[in-house]
Amino acid sequence: MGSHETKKLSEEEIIANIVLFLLAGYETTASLLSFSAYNLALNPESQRKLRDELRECPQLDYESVAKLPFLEAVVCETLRIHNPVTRVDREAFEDYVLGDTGITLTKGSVVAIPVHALHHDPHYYPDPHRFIPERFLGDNLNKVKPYTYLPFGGGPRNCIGMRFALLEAKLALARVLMDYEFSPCAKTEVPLRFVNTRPGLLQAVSIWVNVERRN
Ligand code: HEM
Repeated sequence: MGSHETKKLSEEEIIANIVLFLLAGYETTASLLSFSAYNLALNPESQRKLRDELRECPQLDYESVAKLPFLEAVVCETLRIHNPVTRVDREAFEDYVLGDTGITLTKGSVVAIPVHALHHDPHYYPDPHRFIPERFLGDNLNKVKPYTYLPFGGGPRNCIGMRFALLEAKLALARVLMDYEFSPCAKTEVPLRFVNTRPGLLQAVSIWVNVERRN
């Protein structure tokens, strides 16, 4: 398309985008917040550390939440263990030879990238089922190998809402944690069970935690 040409979205495309924004934009962030509450309830030391960091912060707003390293680490580690989107797909537009592997992807073949499996591979993440936010703190960040951490996918078609989702989730979590404490209750499932009727999305059968107001 030349730089002066314009393309209008058809009504169908507009509706498709609205549906995508509601599904992709709402449910994924809601899952992230539920899984964060669950992980913090089961890991009181991380919850205490995070609350200490938040207390040091004079004001919780757009500028400041982006600069809190432990909040970032808690969100990243939640997105590693409980990544709301478990798999991303790509389709070959043309025949493509994969380096010197001898494998040719023929035009039209679909490649599924198993994000959840990568995030739980002990080779990349030792003790992969343990919630350890410190994996995403300071120098440890350099140990995260490119393309082994893909909660928002990768490349030019990665998640368009990533920055917004991270900001929204961090602000919500920070505000709630200042006034409330998460802890396990009798109904808290360890480990969680997941429904298998929604391929590509991680949905727990149920997430229960105790939420108590702090003085
Ligand atoms: C924690 C929250 C979120 C997670 C974990 C998430 C995850 C993802 C993933 C894994 C993809 C596929 C990327 C790929 O194939 O490489 C994606 C695509 C997309 N996401 Fe998100 N997302 C989140 C929030 C949002 C929000 C808030 C919006 C909109 C406001 C959004 C809109 C989209 C759209 C439109 C796409 C398709 C992009 C394209 O095909 O070019 N997402 N998301």
